[in-house]
Amino acid sequence: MKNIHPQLLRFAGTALADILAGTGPADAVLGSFFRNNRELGTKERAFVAESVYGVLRRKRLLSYLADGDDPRKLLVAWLVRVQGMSLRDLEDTLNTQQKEWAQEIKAKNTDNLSLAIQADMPDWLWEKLSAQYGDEQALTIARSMQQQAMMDLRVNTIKATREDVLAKFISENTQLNQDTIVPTPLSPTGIRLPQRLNISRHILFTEGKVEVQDEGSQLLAHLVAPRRGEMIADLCAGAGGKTLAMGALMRNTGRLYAFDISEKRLTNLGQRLKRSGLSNLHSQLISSEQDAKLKRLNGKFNRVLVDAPCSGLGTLRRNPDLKWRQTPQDVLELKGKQTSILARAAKLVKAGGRLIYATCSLLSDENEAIADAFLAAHPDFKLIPANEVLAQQQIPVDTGEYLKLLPHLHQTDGFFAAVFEKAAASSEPAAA
Ligand SMILES: C[S@@+](CC[C@H](N)C(=O)[O-])C[C@H]1O[C@@H](n2cnc3c(N)ncnc32)[C@H](O)[C@@H]1O
Repeated sequence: MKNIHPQLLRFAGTALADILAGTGPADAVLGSFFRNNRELGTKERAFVAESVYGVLRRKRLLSYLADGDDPRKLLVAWLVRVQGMSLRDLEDTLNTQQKEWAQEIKAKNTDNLSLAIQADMPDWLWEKLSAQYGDEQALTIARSMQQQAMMDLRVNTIKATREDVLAKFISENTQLNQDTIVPTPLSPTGIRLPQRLNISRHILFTEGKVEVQDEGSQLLAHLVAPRRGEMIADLCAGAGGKTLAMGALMRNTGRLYAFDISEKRLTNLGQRLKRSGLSNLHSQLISSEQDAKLKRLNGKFNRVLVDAPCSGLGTLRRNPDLKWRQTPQDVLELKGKQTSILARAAKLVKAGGRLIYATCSLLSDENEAIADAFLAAHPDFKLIPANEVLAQQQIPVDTGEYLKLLPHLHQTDGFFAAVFEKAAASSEPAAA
């Protein structure tokens, strides 16, 4: 990183100020900032995004170094202490005041920082993680979450093979080191690219041959393991990342229901669906998990996925702002929702069918605690070990009975999932 124009740093400062005002998720605020500043070119946008996200990843440390949350000072601290730029590198970038800041920041001692600052997390979150994992592992997890994620794609096997897609990317991206465009090691349909590419206009994307999807998210579809001809429900389908992956596994047979309370997300799913070539999907807006529309579907599904609304703290590599936006109160409220959605989903499952609970959270409050409480309250369900379900599909990941993915171990976002099976001789009344 060099020759940063002062004006560019001002743009980054304004974008960061907008995000720190906390009016919405960082990606949405940044998107609207770019729409309002159309004069910015591709490289300039890339700098603004990189620097702003860089600060969000390390904001606790940077606030300490900068003695507060002044966005411009945080950016200077990021350039000097995270990017390792010298005052000489920044000679033409910084004004007199900023140069003084840079000097102070450079001189500031960072020995003996608290573990929460090293983890770059708010105290409440650090305390939860260190209680769960112990200081050492919690710090490793926190640090892995400070890194940028690579870009994973899922090949839509309805339309293409992984080999063909891989070959096309390798032949096109001659500027990238070709050894770094690889099949994902765990998901049988994934491809990993070393850096984010804008593929929204790429022919493989517009023709529906690939979707952007983290490898961990792809694995959740395999954990559901929908089979051809089955009735499958995705109760929190959102924009359909996992729905579409399941549809491809079903080879376009059976019936796949996608429910969500967000009209916007389902609209997004509709657009992705058009590209996907799937015709077995039925999406439906619901008001909540108690929506009367779900009633007639009780006891009808072979598999029900609850990809529950959660804190999203497993996705900090992509959404570092979440660590500053979420609160213990939010987690408490989410627990209530997760419990309620899972209990309602259980009624949709056929005797002998399966219910899969998943989150992209790191917190046991939203993960094991919800799964354990579900089992205790639903004696007609038993736990099916996630490692066995994946082993049956030759997927080489074994984290025990629950699936627990972590970036430093699996190079995926953080995910949790549990598979429950409903007793075959259920007391469920026969569907009317
Ligand atoms: C983790 S996101 C789903 C992501 C999606 N499955 C994917 O793979 O892209 C959780 C979703 O739950 C939805 N949601 C929240 N409360 C809900 C409820 N009571 N019933 C159904 N969906 C709900 C949210 O709108 C959100 O889209």
